[in-house]
Amino acid sequence: MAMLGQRRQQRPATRKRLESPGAKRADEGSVVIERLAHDGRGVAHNLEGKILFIEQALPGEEIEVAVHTQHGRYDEGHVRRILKASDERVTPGCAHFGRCGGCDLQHLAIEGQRRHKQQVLREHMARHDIELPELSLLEGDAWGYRRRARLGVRVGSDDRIHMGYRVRGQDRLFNIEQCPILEPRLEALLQPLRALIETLEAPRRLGHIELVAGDENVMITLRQLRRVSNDLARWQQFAHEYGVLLSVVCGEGEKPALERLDDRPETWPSYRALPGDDALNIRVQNGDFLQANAEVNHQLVAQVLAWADIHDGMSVVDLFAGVGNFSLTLAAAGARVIAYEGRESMVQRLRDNAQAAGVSDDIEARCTDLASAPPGLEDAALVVLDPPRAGAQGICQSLAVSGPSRVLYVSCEPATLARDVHLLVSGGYRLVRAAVADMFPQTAHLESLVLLERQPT
Ligand SMILES: C[S@@+](CC[C@H](N)C(=O)[O-])C[C@H]1O[C@@H](n2cnc3c(N)ncnc32)[C@H](O)[C@@H]1O
Repeated sequence: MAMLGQRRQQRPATRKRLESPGAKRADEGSVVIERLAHDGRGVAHNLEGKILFIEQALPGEEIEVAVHTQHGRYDEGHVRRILKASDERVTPGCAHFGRCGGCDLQHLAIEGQRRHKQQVLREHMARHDIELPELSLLEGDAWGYRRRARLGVRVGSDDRIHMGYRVRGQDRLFNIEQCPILEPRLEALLQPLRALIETLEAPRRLGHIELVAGDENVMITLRQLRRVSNDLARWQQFAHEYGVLLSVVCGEGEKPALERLDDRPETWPSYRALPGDDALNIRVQNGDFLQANAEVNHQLVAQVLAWADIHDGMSVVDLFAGVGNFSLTLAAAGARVIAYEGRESMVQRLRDNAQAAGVSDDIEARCTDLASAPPGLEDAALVVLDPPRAGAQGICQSLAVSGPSRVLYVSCEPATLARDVHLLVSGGYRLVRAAVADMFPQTAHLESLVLLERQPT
């Protein structure tokens, strides 16, 4: 039987002879997992009927649980021993799984992960009495997909270098040796980066490292608290040796200076919005938003384009437009696009990307805070929106009162999506298409998109 995840404070789950009707019990000292919670943990009840959230436990499994945190209404625990394993249990693909704070679902076969994500979207919608049409699934490789990462760097009191991810909800850094969800070009840099940092004169001056993989180029950005010339020279040599673009953000305060350190300062990472379409090449710079998974983003853009059903001259508003991921493709298909984005630097990049793609006459990019709706949305034929996790409540309230005939909503947080769709449905829209995009395999995160049409009154 497998022993999983070492945890502090191991204690068996509290057991009393008070059996609740909901409690499923295999035998003394064990529980049966009933379902997966939205965050990917297994859900069971102890004999008192108290709910247990158990890391790395799968539906149908019989396990011995070790409770590590107790709360008033629920306890949290992990698997001490698997007594009966699910058919869908697989060996995690990473030695750090369960400890680094990144992935939640490596122990579940990829098909099960994707079924779970579809179920999560259905459940969020059901809470608002919204029934989903048949769900399509956008999916790519289960591993080696992640094209951006931020690695923290710390020097321990023993002078050992720690390089890795921040443990979820904590200030602690988990030291990583591997990360198989990273794009192979990025994962291959982990060991050389660590070796380089170990030779630096002042590694304590290094805050974090950002890695971005464009279609042709990889870029490393250093967050350096103070300039250390000898160390920057070592980084330059590293960039040359590994053929990567290199920039450094130096200093503290609100606007630290950005400097390019490689010998190709005009080159930035870029990606094709649709595979094989070299004209729609989207450039990103330091700090720009970039969809994390190139292959799934291709499908996402293609799906947005298919649902948008563009005809020549059709007016589209793209809200939370970033550097033009959707705007460029929609304009290239014949739409006249007004793109809104809150970060001035990204608005400028969107304009530059539109210029390079030959669609600048068809895209008007505006820098606006979208805490509330910009004017004129009702005049568009279609509004596309892709907000951050908090969703777009204010905008959906306005759309519900006077919106265009169609709204296409891309979301990275199903709870706020369901809340906002409820507003739209209450205002007279009908949900006609829905899809889940598995943008982050091995994690519980899901991206989804829905198309709504205004019902005739
Ligand atoms: C999920 S990203 C989507 C970007 C783009 N659609 C894409 O696919 O690459 C959300 C975008 O919304 C922008 N954003 C976040 N809050 C905003 C606000 N209050 N007003 C305007 N833009 C905002 C972010 O800068 C980011 O570019």
